[in-house]
Amino acid sequence: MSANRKSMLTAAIVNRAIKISFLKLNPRSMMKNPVMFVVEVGTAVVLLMTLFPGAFGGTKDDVGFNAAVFFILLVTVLFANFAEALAEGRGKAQADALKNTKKDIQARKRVGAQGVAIVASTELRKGDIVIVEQGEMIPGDGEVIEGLASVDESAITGESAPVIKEAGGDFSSVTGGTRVVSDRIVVRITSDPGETFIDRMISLVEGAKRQKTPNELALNTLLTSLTLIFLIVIVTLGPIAKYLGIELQVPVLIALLVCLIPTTIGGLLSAIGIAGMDRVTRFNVLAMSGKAVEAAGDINTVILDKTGTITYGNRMACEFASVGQSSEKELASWAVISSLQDETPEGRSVLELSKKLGFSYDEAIAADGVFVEFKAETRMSGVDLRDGRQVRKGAVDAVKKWVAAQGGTIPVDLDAGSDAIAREGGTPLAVAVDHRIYGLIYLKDTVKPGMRDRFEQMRQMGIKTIMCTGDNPLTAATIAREAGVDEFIAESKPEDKIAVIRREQSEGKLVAMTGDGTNDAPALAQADVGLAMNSGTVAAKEAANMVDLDSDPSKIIEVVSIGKQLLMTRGALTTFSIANDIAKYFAIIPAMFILAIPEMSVLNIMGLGSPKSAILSALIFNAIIIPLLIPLAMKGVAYKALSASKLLSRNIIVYGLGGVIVPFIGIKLIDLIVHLWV
Ligand SMILES: Nc1ncnc2c1ncn2[C@@H]1O[C@H](COP(=O)(O)OP(=O)(O)OP(=O)(O)O)[C@@H](O)[C@H]1O
Ligand SMILES: [K+]
Ligand SMILES: [Mg+2]
Repeated sequence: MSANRKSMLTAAIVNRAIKISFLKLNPRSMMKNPVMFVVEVGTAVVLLMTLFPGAFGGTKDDVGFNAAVFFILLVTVLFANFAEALAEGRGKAQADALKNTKKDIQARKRVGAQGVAIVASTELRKGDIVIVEQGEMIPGDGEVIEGLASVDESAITGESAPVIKEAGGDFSSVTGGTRVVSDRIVVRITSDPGETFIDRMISLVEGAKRQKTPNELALNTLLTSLTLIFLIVIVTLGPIAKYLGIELQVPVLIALLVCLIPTTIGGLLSAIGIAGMDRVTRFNVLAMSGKAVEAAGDINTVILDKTGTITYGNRMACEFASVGQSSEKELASWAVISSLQDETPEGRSVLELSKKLGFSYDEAIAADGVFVEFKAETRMSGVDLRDGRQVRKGAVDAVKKWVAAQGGTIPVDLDAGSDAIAREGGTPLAVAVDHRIYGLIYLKDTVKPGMRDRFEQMRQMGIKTIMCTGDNPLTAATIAREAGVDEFIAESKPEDKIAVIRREQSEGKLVAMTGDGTNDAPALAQADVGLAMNSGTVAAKEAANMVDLDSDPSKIIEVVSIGKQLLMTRGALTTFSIANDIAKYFAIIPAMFILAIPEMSVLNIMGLGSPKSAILSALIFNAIIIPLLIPLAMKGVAYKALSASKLLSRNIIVYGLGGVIVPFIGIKLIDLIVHLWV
C-alpha cells in the first residue's frame, strides 16, 4: 500500500486516463465544468459546419480549415479531461489496493456470555464484541476492551514495525484490516459496515465523494462569469462586423472565444485540487475533505504540544536532587516506589536511573500498594501504600499544593533546585510522601533538530506558533526560546487548548492543532484543521479532519505547507491562464479583420504567416499548454516560505509576466510550422 502510495504514474494509470478522457466527453459530466463545456459545444458546432458546409452558408474552401479547428478543439477538451483523469488515477489505484485488504475477513463474534460465532466482517455492527487472536486480521474498527497485543498496521500506514495496542488509555484504538502479530485482544466494534476507516479511506482516495471546496467553487464562479462575458462579446461581434460590412466565419469566432475563455485553468482546476489531496495522502496523512487541505493553506495559527512534538518526548530521568534534610538515597527510593507501576517513559526512566546509580528500595513497603496513574489534570502519579502513606511524584507546583493541603512545609531550597532544572529546559518532578518533599527528579528532553528553521519558515509565512504544555513556565520558556516558537502557554490543562483556539478564532484567525487523546477531541473538532494521530483514540480521530498514519505530530507543519502550495498553484495557474489572452488576442484579432481593414496588420506584431495560420497557431497553443502544465498542476508550484503578500507579488511577476510572454513565443514557433501548410 505504501509503496503504491508513493509510486509515481505508471503506464497503466496513464492508459486508463486516456480511455477515461473520452468517456468524460459525455455532456452530462462536461457540464460540471462550464468553461470546458462551452468548448465542447463549440467543437460540436464546428463539426457540423465541417460535415455540412453548405447548410451554414460556408463554402467548400472552408472544409479543411474547419476540420482543423474541429480537431484542435476536440483535443483541447480531451487534454482537460486527461488532466483530471490522471489526477484521479493515482487515487483509484490506491483504492483498489485497499479494497484487497478488506476482502473476506472472518470475525469471531462474542454471543451471549460465553459463546462465539464465526461471522463475516461485513456483518459486524457497532457495539459487537470480537476476539482476535495472534495471526488474525482485526475484522473492523474498534477499541480494545481487554488485553494487549502488538498489531501490524502496515496495510494502512505502510509502516512495518508493529505497534502495541492495549485496553484503556490512548492506545486502545484498532483499525479493521490490520493484523494481530502477537497475543490476543477483545475488541468492541465502533463502526458499522461501509463506515469503517478503510471504507472512508477508499472513498477518499478514489475521490468518490469529492466535493468542490469553497475556494474552488468561488474560482469556478469567476471563471464561469468570465466565460459568459466573452461569450456575449463574441456573439455580438458577428452582427457588429456585419453592419460594418465584414463577414466573420463562425468557426473563427468560436476559435477566438475558446482562446479567450480561461481554458487552461478551467481544464486544470480539478486536477490541482485532486493532486493537492493526493500530496497530503502520499505524506501518509488522510484528509477527510479537500476543504480541510484548503483550510490548512489559510492557517494563521498553529498550536503545538511541547513534549513529543517540539521535543523528542522520551523524557529521561538523569539526576536525583534531594532537598531539605533528605538524602539522595531516600529520594531515589521514594522516586522508585512512586514509579513501580508507572508505564510512561518518564516513570520507566526513573527505575532505570536508580538502578544505574546503584540505589535500592524496600520491596516490603512497596508491596500491594494501590497505583495512582498519571493524569494530565493532576499532573502527578504515585502509589497509596498498604501502611496508609501516600507517595507522589509530579509537576512541582502540583506536588507543592498537594503537600501544603496536608499541612506540610515546603523545603526552602526546593524552588531554587527546580528553577535550575527548568532553566536548562529540563522538567523537574517533585517527590513527596504525605506532607514531606524529598527532592527533585531531573527529566531531560531534547528539542528536535531543525525545529528552529521550521518555525522561522512559518513565521515568514505569517503563521504564529503557540506551544501548549503541561510543564512549568520556566521550562516552557526555555524550550520555547530554544525552539523559537512565538508564544507559549505553560501549566496548561487539556481544556486550555480549546480556550486558546477560541481566542484566536475570535480574532478571525484560522487555527490548526494536533492531538491524540480523548481529551483532545473537543479541541480537534474546534480547530479549523485538526490533525489526529493514528495511534490516538477513536474519539480524537473522529473529531479531527485529518489523521496522520505515522502519528508524527510535527507533520502539521508540512500539512500547512501543502495546503499553501495548493492555493498558490491554483492562483499561479489562474494568473498564467488569463495573462495568455493578450498574445492570443494579438494573433486572432488582426487575422479576423485584415482582409477588410488592411491597417490591422500593425497589430500582427508576431508577424504570423497568414490569417488562417495565425488562428490555428493560437488555438494549438491554447490546447497544448494544458498537457504541458499538467506536471506543474500535479506537483504544485515551487514553494518558498514567504509572507502571503510577498508570495502574491512574486507569483504575479513569475506567472503573470510569464503568462504574457510565453504564448507570444509559443504561438510564433507554432506558426512557423503551421504556415508551411496554410
Ligand atoms: N509519569 C508522570 N508522573 C508524574 N508526573 C508527570 C509524569 N509525566 C509528566 N508529569 C508531570 O506532569 C506535567 C504535565 O504533563 P503533560 O503530559 O500533561 O504535559 P507535558 O508532557 O509536560 O507537555 P505537553 O502538553 O507538551 O505534552 C509534566 O510537565 C510533568 O511535570
Ligand atoms: K483559453
Ligand atoms: Mg504530554
